[in-house]
Amino acid sequence: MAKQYDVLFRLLMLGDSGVGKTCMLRRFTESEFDPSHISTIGKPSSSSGKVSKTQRMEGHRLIRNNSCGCFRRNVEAAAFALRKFQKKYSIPMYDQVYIAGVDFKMKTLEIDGVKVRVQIWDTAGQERYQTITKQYYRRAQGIIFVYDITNRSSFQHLAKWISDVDEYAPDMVQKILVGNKSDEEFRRQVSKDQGNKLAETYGMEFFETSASISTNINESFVRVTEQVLQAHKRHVDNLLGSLDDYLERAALEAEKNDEDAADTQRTCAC
Ligand SMILES: Nc1nc2c(ncn2[C@@H]2O[C@H](COP(=O)(O)OP(=O)(O)OP(=O)(O)O)[C@@H](O)[C@H]2O)c(=O)[nH]1
Repeated sequence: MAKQYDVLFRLLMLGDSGVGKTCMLRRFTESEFDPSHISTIGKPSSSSGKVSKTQRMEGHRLIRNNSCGCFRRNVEAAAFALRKFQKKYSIPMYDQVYIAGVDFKMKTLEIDGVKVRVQIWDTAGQERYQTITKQYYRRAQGIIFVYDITNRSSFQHLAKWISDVDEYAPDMVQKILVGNKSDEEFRRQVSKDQGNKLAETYGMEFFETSASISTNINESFVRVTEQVLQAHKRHVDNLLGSLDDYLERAALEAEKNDEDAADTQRTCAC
């Protein structure tokens, strides 16, 4: 059977709660925008969604199901486990993010004749999930920082998001800046010029997007993927032959580091 893609990259979406990360991802991967669906479930802070307490507890158990009962450090494995849980209870993606702190979606793009599979990780912007989501930074090859143009504080908080990434993510990670909700011009609190200047300060490309009316969504995801491809091309001689191996080795290395860290930090008796 023909290979369905040549390389796999991991992208990560970061930004305050409510800036529109989940909506951007759904728009990009499913061409959908469903505000009613999201508001039905409610923002995570209220936990007033469709997930019952028992179901939520089961979600937590899945994250904690290491044989010794220690908190599972491997966010990726936890998210895979949660997918099964989501199916069982027909839980919408948004609540799954609420339970796990992260979720992902996949899409395949063709860039310069290379079939690139992108695994895009959508993180919960709430502070209480940041211990979980930070663990994922170092596995990302590309990061999309998102703020909401109608919410000045989401723009001001970018400095913190960016400095966290500088601390935890690999040096080669590619970054772009996105100001979402550009359809809400009348509620704008951050000018396009301010967005541009901040992006320039941190050496990033900048897009204003709207998940609602689908402005620049494709463009921003494709652009960061192009940058990742470009960055990795420079370091790998034979792209199609060895890039997969290179990324696989990097993933294995990261996994090993995770296990080492888990061993040293374990406090239980197992
Ligand atoms: N007008 C407008 N509203 C949007 C847009 N994108 C998202 N929203 C709305 O913003 C709210 C939050 O969107 P989410 O996608 O849940 O935000 P998030 O960044 O994933 O939030 P967390 O998961 O809490 O981190 C929802 O009510 C969306 O309907 C957009 O482009 N335009």
